Amino acid sequence: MDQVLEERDAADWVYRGEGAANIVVAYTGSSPALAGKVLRIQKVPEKESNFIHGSAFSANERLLWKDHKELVLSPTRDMAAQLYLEHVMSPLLGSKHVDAGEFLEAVEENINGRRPVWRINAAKVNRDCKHALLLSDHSCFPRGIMNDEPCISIEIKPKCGFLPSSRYIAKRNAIKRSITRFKMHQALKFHDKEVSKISDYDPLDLFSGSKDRMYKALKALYDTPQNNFRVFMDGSLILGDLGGSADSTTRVIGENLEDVLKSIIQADDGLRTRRFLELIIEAVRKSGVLDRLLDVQKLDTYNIEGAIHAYYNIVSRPCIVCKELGEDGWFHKRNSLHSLSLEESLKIVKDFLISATVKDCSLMICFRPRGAASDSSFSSVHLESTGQFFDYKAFFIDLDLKPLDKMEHYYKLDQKIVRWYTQIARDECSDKRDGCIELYSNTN
Ligand SMILES: O=P(O)(O)O[C@@H]1[C@@H](OP(=O)(O)O)[C@H](OP(=O)(O)O)[C@H](O)[C@H](OP(=O)(O)O)[C@H]1OP(=O)(O)O
Ligand SMILES: Nc1ncnc2c1ncn2[C@@H]1O[C@H](COP(=O)(O)OP(=O)(O)OP(=O)(O)O)[C@@H](O)[C@H]1O
Ligand SMILES: [Zn+2]
Repeated sequence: MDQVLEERDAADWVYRGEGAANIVVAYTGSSPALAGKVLRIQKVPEKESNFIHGSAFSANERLLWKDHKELVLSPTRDMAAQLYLEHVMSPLLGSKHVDAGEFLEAVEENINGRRPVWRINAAKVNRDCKHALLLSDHSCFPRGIMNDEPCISIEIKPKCGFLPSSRYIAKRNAIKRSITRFKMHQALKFHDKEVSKISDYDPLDLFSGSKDRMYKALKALYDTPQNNFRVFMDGSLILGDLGGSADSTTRVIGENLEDVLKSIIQADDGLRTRRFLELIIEAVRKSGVLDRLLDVQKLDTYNIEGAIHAYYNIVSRPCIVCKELGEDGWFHKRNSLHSLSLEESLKIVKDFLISATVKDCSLMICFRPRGAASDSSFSSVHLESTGQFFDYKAFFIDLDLKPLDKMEHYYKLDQKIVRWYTQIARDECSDKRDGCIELYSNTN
């Protein structure tokens, strides 16, 4: 891009949000080129290991992503991240819903004392970071002439929307076939004090396509947002948690959502929140975004209990999983995974990692009442219960490339989650029958 951002421009960028790895700032200045944009900046320095032999990837990762030459040739990991958005995620999820953004490199660094704006004094930003991703602000619409309708947006981190059915799931872990990973993980997070309350959100409800079940899912997200649900009004957070922690039972709400919605939803007091949740359901169903997301999540057909063996084939190390488990009844099935060709193993692990990205991404949907001046380039949705029409746009965010060397972590975390859940389910069963039914049932 032509424009050089200088240190004094930092005042034009305001804090928008953050996760574990990135901080996001939104532009509030007067440059038309940057209006409606956010910068996504890394919080922590990239590991030295990210720069093996001048490439962002290790030799095994270069093998894994070899069909995407542009990725493999990236000199840095964050440049690869942008290319991953453009060349892998966008074709899978649809370019209409993936903003590949623009990769900014600090080429002007230290020239004439000018420094890039992402060196702003925001808390925890990596001050040595040389790159940032310039994206559209998906929490609001671009401001146009005669267009000052308020906009409201939501951010949902839906997590995994299906139950695994891989034959490689060990018998002792059979519970994974009937209880969602989200529900089991909640129990572990609660035990580890990562969350102070167990969420009733069930991803299977959200992905079900049934209006009633989707409403139930959204109501649970609204009641216990954690890091799975946020609401923004004209770009400012009004419900949910800002900033990287999974626990947000303390909601940051300046005003009551019901009141905030007065300028958006035409319904009586006490009904607006419900109507708003219905509006989200309409937009999700009409856009088909979650159906598409689910299809990509389902690329994980082997489950981590199968994919981990393919991983060891690729890295040419003895499989610690087979070694730990020894020769039980499952040995032959796993063994068949160790006789797969390198190509077959690469495909299994690549699909697993793509699926991991989309099990962890978030969906932002932004709405504004459709006025006479509405830009017809946006999709519209009808909220039958109030008779209103809304413009909306739906985008996936946080579609980060997951590193190959996370595979062992995935396996260990999976086993930890299921072991803990099986244990409490067993304890509950021996204590009281009701608890037993609740723990073994996926319907909250
Ligand atoms: O493993 P999970 O399901 O807990 O997902 C992690 C997320 O935890 P949560 O959604 O709170 O359960 C976790 O989210 P939080 O940091 O807890 O907000 C990250 O998104 C993490 O990805 P990465 O390491 O930043 O690439 C996520 O790791 P990945 O598994 O997606 O690599
Ligand atoms: N394009 C965007 N428009 C508006 N807000 C955004 C955009 N991208 C990110 N955000 C906000 O910034 C927050 C942090 O961004 P993001 O999820 O990409 O960070 P992260 O560190 O990668 O997260 P995680 O911990 O899940 O890995 C988001 O939760 C969202 O509220
Ligand atoms: Zn093995």
